[in-house]
Amino acid sequence: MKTVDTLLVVGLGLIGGSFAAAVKSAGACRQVYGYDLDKASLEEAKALGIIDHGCQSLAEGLAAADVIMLAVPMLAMKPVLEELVQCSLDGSLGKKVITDAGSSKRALLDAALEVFGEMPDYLVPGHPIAGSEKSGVGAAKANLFQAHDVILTPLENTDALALETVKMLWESCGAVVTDMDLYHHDEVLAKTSHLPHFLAFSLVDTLAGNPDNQDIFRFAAGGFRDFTRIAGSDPIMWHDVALGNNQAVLEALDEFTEGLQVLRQAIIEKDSQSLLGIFSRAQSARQHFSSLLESRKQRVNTLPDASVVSGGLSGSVLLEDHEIKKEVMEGMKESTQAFIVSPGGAISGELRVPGDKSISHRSIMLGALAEGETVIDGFLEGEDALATLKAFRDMGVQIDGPYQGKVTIQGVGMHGLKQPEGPLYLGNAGTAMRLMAGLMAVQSFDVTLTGDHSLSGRPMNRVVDPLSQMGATIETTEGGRPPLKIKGGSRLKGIEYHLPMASAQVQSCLLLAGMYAEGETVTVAPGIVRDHTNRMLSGFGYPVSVSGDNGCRVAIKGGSKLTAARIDVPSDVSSAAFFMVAASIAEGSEVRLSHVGMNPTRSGVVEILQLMGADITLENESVVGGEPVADLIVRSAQLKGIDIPERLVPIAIDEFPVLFVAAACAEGRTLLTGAHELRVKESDRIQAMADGLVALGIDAQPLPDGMMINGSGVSPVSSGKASGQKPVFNGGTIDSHGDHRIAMSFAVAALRAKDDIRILDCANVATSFPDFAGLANRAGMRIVVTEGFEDGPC
Ligand SMILES: O=C(O)C1=C[C@@H](OP(=O)(O)O)[C@@H](O)[C@H](O)C1
Ligand SMILES: C=C(OP(=O)(O)O)C(=O)O
Repeated sequence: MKTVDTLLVVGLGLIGGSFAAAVKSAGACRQVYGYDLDKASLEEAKALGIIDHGCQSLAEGLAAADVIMLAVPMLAMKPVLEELVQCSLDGSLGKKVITDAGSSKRALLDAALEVFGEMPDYLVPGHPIAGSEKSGVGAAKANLFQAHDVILTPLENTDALALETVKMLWESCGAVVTDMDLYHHDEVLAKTSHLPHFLAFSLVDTLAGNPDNQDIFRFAAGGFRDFTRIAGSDPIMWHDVALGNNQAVLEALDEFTEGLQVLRQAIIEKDSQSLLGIFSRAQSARQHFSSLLESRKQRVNTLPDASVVSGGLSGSVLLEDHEIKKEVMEGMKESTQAFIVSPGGAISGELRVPGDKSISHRSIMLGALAEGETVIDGFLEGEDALATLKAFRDMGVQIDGPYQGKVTIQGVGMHGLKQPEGPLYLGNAGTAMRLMAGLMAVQSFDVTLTGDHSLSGRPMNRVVDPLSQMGATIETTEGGRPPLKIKGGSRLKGIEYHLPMASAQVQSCLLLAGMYAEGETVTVAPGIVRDHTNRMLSGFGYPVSVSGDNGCRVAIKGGSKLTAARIDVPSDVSSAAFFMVAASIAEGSEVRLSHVGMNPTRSGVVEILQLMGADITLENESVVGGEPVADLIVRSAQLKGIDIPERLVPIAIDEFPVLFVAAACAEGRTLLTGAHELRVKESDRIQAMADGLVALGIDAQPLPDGMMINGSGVSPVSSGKASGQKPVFNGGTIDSHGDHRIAMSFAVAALRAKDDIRILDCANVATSFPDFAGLANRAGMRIVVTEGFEDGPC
């Protein structure tokens, strides 16, 4: 890599000024020179200490610089390049590295072609995806690019050393650098950045010209403010973007106008179905992609300020700083949402928690492949289930909703899925990825399955290995992690597979693939696993044979078909578990949890809590759509520690985080073993819970496959009246590691805490339990949800 002595920043606006400030504060070059036609900006940059020296001419800067950053408006690129050529008649330009920060890479390429006849190999096109509606060097910030993406669009002839140098400079600013094809960059940015800016400008301009404009702006609600904030951005910059990236921008505007016309027509025709279709599809897509949007927010908020991380000017310090930032970035969390939970309280009322996640995933998959129309009620409108829904929409299935839990699917039959245009993004959902691996391995087309930071770290060999034995071709990254690149057109053969772990996801994956395989696919699990797949397959008329101890051997023959069905999704017992524990540990509590799924392969949590002395009774027991349901009445009780029977582990696997909270409130020791699977969930749930419990003053010891907790909760309890229960947890701050169940478990712990519990990284609660905080507060808890950050234009 070229070491940088002098950096010249041409154009000292927000971006140029921030780049100069960031590189200078990181010590990534010896000195920073600045040049701007506007002398006032030059003076201000010097006065603010953003640059070391202000150049009076471009020639002066060029003579000193090793690297030149062009941070000028797009249409100024060509005249600046021309002037640079004129100033370096001796050919010295070719020994420099030039880069830029413009929003259209095509515009830079065109300018370079006009000036040089080709893109010089020392010119590295770049674009930071960061900004603010504020402009000018006065708004420059050394941390503007921290944890933001920077896209470099090198061409084939781009010099490798020049590229490395530019990359190093951006990384020294704390940015995450990605390479992209130059044309693709312009298409993507036209849609994600340019179009929203033009819509905001146009909306504000149109409304400002309205005779009622004063009232419009005076009474503007939050929606107007959020939507139009970016209309405060720099007009010259956006003028140049509109002209510089005109082709891609026009395409994006046309696509949007078409969508707007459809909406307009639906309003004219009072077509409620179309309107609800547009709004609910948009709502679920927005929720589905929220983790991607969140991940950028979080990167910005979790990183130290550039000035804090920065060091001196020597090479070794530089390298250290660089490494520190890289480490911080790699440890990035996914969200900025936090819960601040006040201590104490009691739980009461009648609560209906959202629909079962496992059943919701499966209802979309089987409904999509069935013949006829499947109607689902009680569908979980959480991000995980929405990821599955979106994936099948992307494969051409018409799915209406969800609207108040109702989803209608026009099934395409066993062979009716179409190849999606890009990778299928499954967010945080392990179930979606593992089950869909089975279904995708038998399609005629290639598919790539991707996920968020947490899902990308989860083991997939457990499904890839047996699918490969059946004849599938699936590529993973190292260690069998996602993305999964699944080759289409494979003919699979049934096998008999003995699962190494009691996993319903693995069993279900193979059963789904088995519907298409030649002969019989037999799965044998080493313990009881949830059986929703077999139940639902039978409900859709697909024969499955269940035998063996506790129904552990499930077999399926390929070649039958699915027939559409009605599905009533019960409330998720895994979500109800938070309120079972909450009502048990909070003195004076009594709650009715209605219509909860009581499938015996899921209800281990009830049995474990009852063994611990919980007061839980079942009422209104029935079977709905093949799944047992009941209302659960839970009252406070003094819990006692137990050794959790290993046979209950797989049927309560998702409930252990909150069961650990119950154990901390119990009298005596609770021991869990045989639960190694907890280490490979959305987080390492053994470590995450042990760390959190210890931070709150609990004697908790993580074991390789479980946990030992010495409970300290001794207090006389009586339902219906509160009488000074003893706190068990200290207050404190907990990292949920972006794991929904860890976050909700520590919120429950606050009921028996001395002080506030602040839980970080909580946005993923929406994967399984949208509006958990709202429901918990209505029941008697006190959770304040805080969000951290406002993004700017780029
Ligand atoms: O099949 C399913 O719907 C699930 C199975 C379980 O995972 P494993 O199969 O990995 O045990 C569970 O933890 C997950 O939340 C949902
Ligand atoms: C483990 C879980 O889900 P998944 O594997 O689908 O991500 C869970 O919801 O606790």
